[in-house]
Amino acid sequence: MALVAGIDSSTQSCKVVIRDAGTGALVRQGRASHPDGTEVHPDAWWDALSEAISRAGGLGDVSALSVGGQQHGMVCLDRDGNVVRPALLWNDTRSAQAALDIIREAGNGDPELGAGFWVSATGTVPVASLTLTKLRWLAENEPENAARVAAVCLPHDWLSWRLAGFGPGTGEAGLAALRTDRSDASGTGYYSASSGEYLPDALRAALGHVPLLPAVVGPLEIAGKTPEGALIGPGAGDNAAAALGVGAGVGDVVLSLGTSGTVFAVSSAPAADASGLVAGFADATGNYLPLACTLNATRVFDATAALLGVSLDEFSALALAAPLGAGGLTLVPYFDGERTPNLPDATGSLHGITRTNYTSANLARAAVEGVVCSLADGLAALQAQGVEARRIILIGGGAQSPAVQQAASQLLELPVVVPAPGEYVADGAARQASAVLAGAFPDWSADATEVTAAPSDGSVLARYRRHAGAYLA
Ligand SMILES: Nc1ncnc2c1ncn2[C@@H]1O[C@H](COP(=O)(O)OP(=O)(O)O)[C@@H](O)[C@H]1O
Ligand SMILES: O=C(CO)[C@@H](O)[C@H](O)COP(=O)(O)O
Repeated sequence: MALVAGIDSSTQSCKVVIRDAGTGALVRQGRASHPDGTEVHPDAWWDALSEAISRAGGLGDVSALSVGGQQHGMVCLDRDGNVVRPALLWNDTRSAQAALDIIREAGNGDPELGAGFWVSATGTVPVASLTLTKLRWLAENEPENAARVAAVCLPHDWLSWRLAGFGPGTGEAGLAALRTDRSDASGTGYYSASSGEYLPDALRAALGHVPLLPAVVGPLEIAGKTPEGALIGPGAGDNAAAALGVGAGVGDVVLSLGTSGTVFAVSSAPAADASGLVAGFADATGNYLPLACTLNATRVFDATAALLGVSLDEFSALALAAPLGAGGLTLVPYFDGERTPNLPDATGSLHGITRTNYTSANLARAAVEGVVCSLADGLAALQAQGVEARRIILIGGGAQSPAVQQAASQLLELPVVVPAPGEYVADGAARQASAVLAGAFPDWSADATEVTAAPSDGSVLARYRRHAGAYLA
């Protein structure tokens, strides 16, 4: 029995699953936490990966592995392979002004023309999350660090590279061994999802020079080998890996609730949304992955549960005890600023408070509804791009909450399916590892339950849109 490993290095933690390469049966697994913050030294990911691997019983008997990772994080290496500074993560908003400047400059001062330029050049209008804007921030604010950058890669690229035995001190030959895949490259802002080429001019304008970039390997290509001889797959951005993990097909829209809220679908055509709501990413199979991403999902639940002094299970039970519409409370969940819509400096707000509706249950319910409604807008933006939505596949840590499951079914007004509890990003990476071993994607099945539909009421989403819309006005 050949074994494969799938790794998910996400914002909050690192998860490792070890599966039978043929049947997909779960053999063992492990996880370890990441530090908090929007700026993290990659060594912390390596430490967490090492701990998660050891908790999963090691990789000694594994024939192939792949890494899925949080997208966009800026990992800068000097010419010896040392990390130049802690990585700025996807949810770090300090490069918001750089994003605006990059758009305006491309349009000769006109932001609409600039957005059009970027959508046709890369598939995505730059926002603070993208690696390109972080590089510009670096050049403007830390020019000495910028000058030392010999190579730029993403979290999953860097971890695959370390697993292949490269790292500090491996020099320029080491840098030349960096690899990435199309899905993660498409989130950088300096790669065209449709042509499959990097944009050196964009990099030169942002960073001041063109650093070495990881070679982009195909969906079934080998990106390297561990010193013990296990094959390393191309890896993927975490959302593309999740699409693989749940086996998303035509008509499926995946809704993932982790630190980020994402809504995405596999599509045979690239997206081109000049409004910036939908990012035109690539997937991990050679297709595309139109995606909308918010900065505020399960941490809104964490913060509200902490405020109420309850566990996450109690928080969910409280939210279920309140009526649909939370007695008139509306929570706009922009606690950490927001990316979709692009409001990096926004803060959250609570509306409609009366003496009677101001209860713990309504507050918990309003938090759940606010997060789901913010993603309903992402779903609508995907549909406006021609994505067919027949059902929602709900995943991520937040999918475990029965209140979230119910609210998704009520507010999105589509059938909602919840796969059996699992790590679907890591599973997608394991599936990719199996594909690299066998030369084709395996046909692994996963159990899923459809959420029982509860009465819905369009006025809840309409009320949310009034309050959230006021931010844009
Ligand atoms: N029962 C639950 N109810 C609500 N949220 C939950 C529950 N269990 C886990 N979570 C949420 O899952 C989140 C972590 O999800 P995960 O998908 O691993 O995040 P990330 O991929 O961003 O690291 C935590 O913030 C936590 O709030
Ligand atoms: O920025 C995006 C997608 O564009 C995020 O989805 C990150 O990829 C982080 O994901 P999680 O760690 O929250 O799952």
